[in-house]
Amino acid sequence: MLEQFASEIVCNPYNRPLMADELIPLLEGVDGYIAGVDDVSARVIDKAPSTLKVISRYGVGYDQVDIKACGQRGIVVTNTPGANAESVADLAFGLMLSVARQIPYADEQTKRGGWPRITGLELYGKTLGIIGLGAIGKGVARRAKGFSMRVLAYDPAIDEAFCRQYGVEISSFEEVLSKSDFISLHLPLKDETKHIINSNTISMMKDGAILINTARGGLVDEQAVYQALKAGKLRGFGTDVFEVEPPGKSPLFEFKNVVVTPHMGSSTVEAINAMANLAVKNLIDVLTGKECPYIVNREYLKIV
Ligand SMILES: NC(=O)C1=CN([C@@H]2O[C@H](COP(=O)(O)OP(=O)(O)OC[C@H]3O[C@@H](n4cnc5c(N)ncnc54)[C@H](O)[C@@H]3O)[C@@H](O)[C@H]2O)C=CC1
Ligand SMILES: O=C(O)CCC(=O)C(=O)O
Repeated sequence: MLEQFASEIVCNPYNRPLMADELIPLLEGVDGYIAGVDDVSARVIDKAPSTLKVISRYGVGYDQVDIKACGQRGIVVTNTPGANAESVADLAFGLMLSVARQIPYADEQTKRGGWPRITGLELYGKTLGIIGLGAIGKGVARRAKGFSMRVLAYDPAIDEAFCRQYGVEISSFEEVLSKSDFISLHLPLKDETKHIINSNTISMMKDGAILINTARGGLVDEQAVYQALKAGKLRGFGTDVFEVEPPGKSPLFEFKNVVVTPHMGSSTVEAINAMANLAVKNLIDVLTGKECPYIVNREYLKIV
């Protein structure tokens, strides 16, 4: 679809998210840009060419795009809601099971010739607290019901019909923290949600809770999690995302009850196709003046 539409396609030559100084020259003369988890800060937008009309996020989260600066320049920003939800929900569950049963540690030890006795935890009958019951949070809730878990959820815009249908208990943020054995984060990173998991909110959790983060690294104060793991307050931490990506040699890696993945929640054949198709469609729709339902910066656009 893109090949038929575009006269020229410029590709990311780095095979990883772009930093501002790498992105700026690539945008020269470009009309539309399909953005990964690149650094699309105000500095990039300030230097963006006047030809640039649309930034089409290949993905859901757009915390790394300065949508206000884009709007002020008349650049439309779109995303691909729901396209990777089932894949991320799968990974959140994978991390939950991996931490509860120490699967990566067991795998590593067994392959080295060891035969350790590892005592884990069942998910069966445990309470899962979901913070952010959107597309991914709902996928996690549905899976949890299949594992016979009690599910609590906090979301300021909670979908009551979904909760009724799947037996999810609508809860306050504090209730989710204090009653859950597992807590899984599925909310966007914004100024108000940065470090929503910190030493104070961790202190409100059950002793031995397991924290899972497949949303954004900035939601979690990693130092506070480190201290909580060291003190045994948290039993484990499973994360796909980091405050700084890639994280380098994080102190968190010293714990065998910490399971990490390289921001790969949406890295499945299915999600990649769905995100790519929708990102291309959004880009073409905006450039051809068609209605696009997935614009995320309407409030900042001068002309709506
Ligand atoms: N690891 C990965 O590869 C991926 C990570 N993500 C991250 O996961 C996040 C969630 O994705 P989706 O479920 O698809 O988005 P969504 O937009 O469908 O759901 C987000 C939910 O969070 C709720 N929310 C907003 N502020 C909140 C707060 N302060 N407390 C609790 N809930 C709050 C919203 O009302 C909404 O229901 C994205 O923002 C993105 O950062 C998304 C896809 C892939
Ligand atoms: O955009 C990506 O490549 C990763 C997916 C993601 O984090 C998102 O959809 O928010």
